[in-house]
Amino acid sequence: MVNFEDLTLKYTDKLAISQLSLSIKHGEKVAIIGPSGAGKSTLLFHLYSLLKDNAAFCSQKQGLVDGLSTYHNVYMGSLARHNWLYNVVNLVTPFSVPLGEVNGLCHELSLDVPMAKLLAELSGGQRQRVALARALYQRQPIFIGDEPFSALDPLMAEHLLKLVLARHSSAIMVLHDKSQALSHFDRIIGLREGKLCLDVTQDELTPELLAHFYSHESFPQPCNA
Ligand SMILES: Nc1ncnc2c1ncn2[C@@H]1O[C@H](COP(=O)(O)OP(=O)(O)OP(=O)(O)O)[C@@H](O)[C@H]1O
Repeated sequence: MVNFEDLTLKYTDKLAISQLSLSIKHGEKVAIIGPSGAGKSTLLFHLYSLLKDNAAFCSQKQGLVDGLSTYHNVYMGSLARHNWLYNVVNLVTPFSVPLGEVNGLCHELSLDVPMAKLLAELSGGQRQRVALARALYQRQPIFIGDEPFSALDPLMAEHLLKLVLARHSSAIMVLHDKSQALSHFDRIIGLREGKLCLDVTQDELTPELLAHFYSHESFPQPCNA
């Protein structure tokens, strides 16, 4: 699905990713973990840039439009499936089919707010579910998410993580919650200071290995750089 070697990414003179090699196959569910500033978002956005024709991206910044309704923000996920005239008319007077689909999707995400409600009036957790609904409404085979459940309570986060994984054949997610990474993903990748320091299957990742990864001691497995 995606394969690169010796990737280095910089912001002006700040090194974010250093000589990183990675291969991800179709069908894999990959969690990316690591301390703040390790380069997770930078790597994830690079992966999205390589996979964007078949991937839905749920970023931390969300890119929602405050002045539009909940319905229109979710509908944005389907803009590429329709011609411009359909999209413009739907902006003014929503068609019943997409309105029903978006309403149903929001209900599945426990986002029971009126479809006409402006984004500016929603809470942080509600906004995060709008961003998730928009990504799901793209109906892509690959889901790429940057801490997509961070504003939700643990039960809701678990429910939505299962839903997202069930609807995409492949997934790559940066996760703040390590227990989610351990229990729901086939493969766990760990970054530290822009380097790949951990790349294990779920079965291989023990609590000891995880604790070691987050400690400041030298890591038993050499970082790839
Ligand atoms: N737009 C930017 N301009 C300059 N430096 C940046 C920019 N974005 C990120 N960085 C730097 O690049 C490094 C990697 O950032 P990145 O956001 O990828 O880390 P992260 O692991 O996702 O962090 P977090 O968990 O806090 O979101 C950090 O040192 C960060 O300060």
